[in-house]
Amino acid sequence: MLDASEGYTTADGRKIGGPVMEMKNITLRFGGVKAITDISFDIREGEIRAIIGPNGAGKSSMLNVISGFYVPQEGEVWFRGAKRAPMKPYEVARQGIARTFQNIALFEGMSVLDNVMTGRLTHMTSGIFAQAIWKGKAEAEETANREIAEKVIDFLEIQHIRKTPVARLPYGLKKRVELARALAAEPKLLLLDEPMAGMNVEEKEDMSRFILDVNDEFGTTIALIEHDMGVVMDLSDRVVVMDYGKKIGDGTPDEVRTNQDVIDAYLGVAHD
Ligand SMILES: Nc1ncnc2c1ncn2[C@@H]1O[C@H](COP(=O)(O)OP(=O)(O)OP(=O)(O)O)[C@@H](O)[C@H]1O
Repeated sequence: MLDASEGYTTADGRKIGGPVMEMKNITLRFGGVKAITDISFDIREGEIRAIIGPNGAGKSSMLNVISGFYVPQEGEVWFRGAKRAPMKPYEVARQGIARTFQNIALFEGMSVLDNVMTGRLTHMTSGIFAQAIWKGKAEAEETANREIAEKVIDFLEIQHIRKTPVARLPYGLKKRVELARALAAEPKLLLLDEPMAGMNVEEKEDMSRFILDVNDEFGTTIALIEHDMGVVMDLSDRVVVMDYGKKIGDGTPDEVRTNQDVIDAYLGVAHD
């Protein structure tokens, strides 16, 4: 079993560092429903970490705990070595966590470039008053933010649609624009909510390549949730498997693929 406690080197030679995010004994309830039961795992610097599981396993709930949207009734969330107090989603974003959504959440009437620019909002320091009295600073900031947005647009190969309203784009490209917006925030941790959901085979291959490239080029730590086990196995360094709110597996893709509890869960075999 791979011991990630001291960091590790991946099969393809990438160095994985210390924990960026640590989930410690997380339990989350909705009234009488326990969506997550006593789950612990970490996400390490530079790694691609997947959380997988069948429908209703608790993956979205877990992603919402990581993103700070849900505060668990029990357990602790540690981010970059400090215990995280309950905070508003924008405060989480300021800490360097960006995410995409399963159901695309873009401004449909706005261009691709303007959507990607919204990813820079948490980096903008000059407020409306400062902009009114000190135009120079606001302009310099706008230029710097624009450069980063353009760089991300080039990287994800969406230059040709940068002026196109998002509403006119096919589904696969919208997903890529969402990824661009999240990346424009220059996150320390990028959360992807079922990034391949609803995609055709070609779109899935493109998205996989971009996720790998983002990790490789920018060293971005990535956590993603997905219920299609096949999709994430080639992408991920380590995988947490959830079923009925519990963690039933955690390890490299090879380790979880051969884990009997995981096989049973995906085949729908009941267990206690
Ligand atoms: N806001 C909520 N209120 C009440 N129950 C909820 C809420 N969100 C999730 N649940 C319940 O928590 C459990 C886990 O749901 P969750 O959506 O986290 O699973 P999932 O693995 O993401 O499923 P899927 O793959 O279908 O999206 C389910 O029993 C679900 O009905």
